[in-house]
Amino acid sequence: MGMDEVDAAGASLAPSGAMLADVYARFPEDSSEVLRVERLRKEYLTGRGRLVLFEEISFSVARGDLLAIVGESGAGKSTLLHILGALDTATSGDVYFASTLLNFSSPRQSADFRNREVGYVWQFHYLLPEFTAQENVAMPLLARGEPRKSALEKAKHWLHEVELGDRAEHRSGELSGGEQQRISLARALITQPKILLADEPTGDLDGRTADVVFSLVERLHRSHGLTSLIVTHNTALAQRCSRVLRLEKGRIYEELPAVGRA
Ligand SMILES: Nc1ncnc2c1ncn2[C@@H]1O[C@H](COP(=O)(O)OP(=O)(O)OP(=O)(O)O)[C@@H](O)[C@H]1O
Repeated sequence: MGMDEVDAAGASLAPSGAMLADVYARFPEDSSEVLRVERLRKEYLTGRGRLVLFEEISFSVARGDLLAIVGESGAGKSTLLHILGALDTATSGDVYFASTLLNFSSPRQSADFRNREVGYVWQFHYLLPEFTAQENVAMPLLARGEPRKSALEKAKHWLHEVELGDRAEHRSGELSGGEQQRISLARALITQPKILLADEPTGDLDGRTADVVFSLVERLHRSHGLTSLIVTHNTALAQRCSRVLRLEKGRIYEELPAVGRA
C-alpha cells in the first residue's frame, strides 16, 4: 500500500494565544476543519535518556472524518490521542480545534474543553459496576450539575441509540464486555461532543463482538454527523474508516485508500 506524508492544510489560523472561550464563538457550522495538528513533537526524559516519540507531525481532520490511527505497539498512538483530547501536552507544536489554538492556562480550562467538546471511549470501559447502565450513561451530565431526572431521561435515549434500551436498570457489572463497551459509547456521546476519540475500543473484545461494536460506532458516526478518531490494531476495522493515518518511526503517514473502498 502506498503512503504519502501528510501536509498541513493551508487554512487561516487564529492568532496564537486565543482563549478557549473563542473556540465556541468561532466554530461556524459550515467550517469543515475540526482539528489541525502542526509540527507536533512529543518526547519523554527517561532514566535512559531522551525518548522522542514523534516529531514534526502535521495533519488536519475534517468534520465527518472517520479516521483510524494505526502503528506498531509503542509508536505513540495513545499519546497522540491524549494530546488531541487535552489529556496530555505536546513538547512543542500546536493543536488547533476549529481554527483556534488550544492553549490552556489552567487544568480547569482543559477539563472544561474535554467535558464540552470531546467524547472518549477507552479499551477498558471504566464503568462503575455498582451503578445501573442508565446511571453510568448519565454520569457526565450529572457531573455537570444537570438535574437527575433530565440526565436519566437523556441516558435512556442514548441507551436506545446503542440498542440497549432494555438494559437501563441492569448494573453495568452484570453486562457482557460488548454491552459494557456500548454503554461507554453512549456515555461518551451523551454530551454531544464535537469529536469522538476512541483508544482501542474493540481491543478487549472477540472478533464478532468487535464487529458489532465497530458497526455501532460507524452507524452513530454517520447518523450524528460525528468526527471520530479511532486508535486500533485491527487492520480490518481500520480499512472501514474513511481515512487511515499511520504513526511510524516518529512520523505520520496517510495510507492511500484501498482499491474499491468507498
Ligand atoms: N510518562 C512516560 N514516560 C516515559 N515514557 C512514556 C511515558 N508514557 C508513555 N511512554 C512511552 O511512550 C511510548 C508510546 O506509548 P503509547 O502508549 O503512546 O504507544 P501506543 O502506540 O499507543 O502503543 P500500544 O499500541 O502498545 O498501546 C511507549 O514506549 C511508552 O513506554
